[in-house]
Amino acid sequence: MLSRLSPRLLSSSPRLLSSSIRTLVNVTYPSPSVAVLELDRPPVNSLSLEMATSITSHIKQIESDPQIRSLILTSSNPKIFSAGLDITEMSRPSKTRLSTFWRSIQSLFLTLYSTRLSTISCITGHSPAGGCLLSMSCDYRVMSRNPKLGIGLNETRLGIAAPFWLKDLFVKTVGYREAELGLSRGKLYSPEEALKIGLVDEIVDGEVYDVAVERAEEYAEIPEKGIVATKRMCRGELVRDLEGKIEEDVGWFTDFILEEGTQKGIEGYLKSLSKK
Ligand SMILES: CCCCC/C=C\CCC/C=C/CC(=O)SCCNC(=O)CCNC(=O)[C@H](O)C(C)(C)COP(=O)(O)OP(=O)(O)OC[C@H]1O[C@@H](n2cnc3c(N)ncnc32)[C@H](O)[C@@H]1OP(=O)(O)O
Repeated sequence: MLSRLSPRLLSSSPRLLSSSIRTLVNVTYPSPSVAVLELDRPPVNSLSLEMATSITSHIKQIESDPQIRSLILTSSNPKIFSAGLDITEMSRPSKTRLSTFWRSIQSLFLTLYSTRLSTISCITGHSPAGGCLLSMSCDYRVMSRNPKLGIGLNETRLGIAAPFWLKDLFVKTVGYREAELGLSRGKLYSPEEALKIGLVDEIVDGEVYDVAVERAEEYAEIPEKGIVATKRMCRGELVRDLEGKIEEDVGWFTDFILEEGTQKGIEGYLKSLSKK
């Protein structure tokens, strides 16, 4: 039923849809060439299997409308863009669910990173780990100036390492040395710091959403052929690298997560989060 609805219909009745089918995202259209995909999985927009699958399928639906040229990715929660992977997916999971979960994350990354659409990440709140992955997969990042917010890859702080393709994406975004420093220290950057190293492109004092729409409209005026060829040139190598190693990467992830030591660490981390 969902797949038969056009993206425009989806936008005209997001409330109706979310009451009947839990889509976990809302899609709206602020102008004829721009779509907005709002993450809407309370409390923290963490990426479960269902959430990742829903984002991916909505991006594909939006992409299939030739009138749409730009996509804004944002959050319904003004304080949190996304808390990254849903850690409960990794706590005592079955091997089958865990590999399907990881495939959904790989597929979300590949879809968002290589879409023909120009993508703007509108970061109003915290964006750690997988949240930072979503933002870095976009073409342009606008963030609220709030100094209390953090964006970055904090995996080492959890006793884990980012997968090779997330590390490569970080290197491509901020450069080798800054990536090595940021990854090994598990650093979450304030908006000012993120701007300085190129992790975000712009920080905004007022309404960050309005600036995101402006940028999306600017991108929509650039000829699509040029944009698509440029994205392919800049991003093709990383896409091909991951596509060639999908199974190896699934194996790495599932082996690592299912180790008893990792499971104990995940349990402890979940407890510390819910005790706050
Ligand atoms: C831990 C080991 C993971 C193993 C992974 C191994 C290899 C994978 C390598 C691949 C890369 C992984 C990248 C990731 O994305 S891992 C996830 C990293 N994310 C985080 O560390 C963020 C954790 N969350 C926070 O720091 C904060 O929640 C916050 C986003 C800053 C928001 O703070 P606040 O507004 O104060 O909200 P609470 O902290 O009270 O949270 C509310 C509620 O939500 C639960 N929760 C928070 N984050 C997650 C999450 N990522 N997954 C699942 N659930 C989450 C939290 O437990 C609270 O639940 P209760 O209300 O039930 O207590």
